[in-house]
Amino acid sequence: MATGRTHRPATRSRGIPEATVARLPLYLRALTALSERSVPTVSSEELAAAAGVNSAKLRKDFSYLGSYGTRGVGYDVEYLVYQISRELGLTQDWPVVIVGIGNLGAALAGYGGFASRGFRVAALIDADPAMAGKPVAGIPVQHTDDLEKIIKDNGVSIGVIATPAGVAQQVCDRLVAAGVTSILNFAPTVLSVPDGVDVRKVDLSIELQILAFHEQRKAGEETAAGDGALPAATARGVAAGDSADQGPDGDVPAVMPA
Ligand SMILES: NC(=O)c1ccc[n+]([C@@H]2O[C@H](COP(=O)([O-])OP(=O)(O)OC[C@H]3O[C@@H](n4cnc5c(N)ncnc54)[C@H](O)[C@@H]3O)[C@@H](O)[C@H]2O)c1
Repeated sequence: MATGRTHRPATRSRGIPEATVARLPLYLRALTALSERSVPTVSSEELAAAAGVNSAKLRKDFSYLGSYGTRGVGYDVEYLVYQISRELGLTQDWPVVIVGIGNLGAALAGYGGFASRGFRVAALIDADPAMAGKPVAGIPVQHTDDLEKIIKDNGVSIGVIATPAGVAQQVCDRLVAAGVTSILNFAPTVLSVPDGVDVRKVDLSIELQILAFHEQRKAGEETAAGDGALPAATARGVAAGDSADQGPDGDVPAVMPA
């Protein structure tokens, strides 16, 4: 599964590679679960398994944060949560707008996981005048006519696009012109943005297509095994060794470059 950011070099200015940045949220999710269970320390192997990442890669990633753990003790869970949150910019509150409040936009608006990770849904915006003023997940939908004012008044730098693909570029252009510099795009289209604007694209159908590929491969291996070409267990072992269920690295989130 591909991952990445647009309009940014592969290594960030502070020397943390983009691939490491893409794994930090996975570590944070695993660490947060440990923290909620009041687990004080964790070994690199345990954390790597919980995050679905190779432990050598995890140690390398943490070395970029200046975090090496203590031999025989492991990593301090609370401190790592703080360190990674700080690195990801999550120690501050990020107001986010969602544009396009249909099936997907409404589901995103109601997702509690944003707030708990430092993202506050500041406004919901839709072009349908019939929706204006109607509450979705407790937030009144506002009309696109007011998009620029909403962005400015709320100091929004992150926009989520959940509109039909045909209008996504136009929505993106308006968001960027209004001051948004990071966009999470759910519409199945490639967005053009100026330098300095980051776009991440989420496409669940691509994830399903990748799984379909692996399903097809497994079915082919079983057929071959049935023909006596390769034992089924060996065939499955090859697929598992490739981390086939989680993409090429087995440890990157379900997001695509724009
Ligand atoms: N990335 C994914 O995995 C994924 C999953 C599901 C849907 N999608 C995509 O998300 C988008 C939304 O899907 P949906 O099922 O919620 O559609 P939907 O038709 O239910 O909702 C679209 C909403 O966008 C609004 N809209 C239309 N033009 C607009 C504009 N110019 N400005 C603001 N709002 C506008 C509509 O009024 C409507 O409320 C589609 O592009 C769909 O393909 C992506």
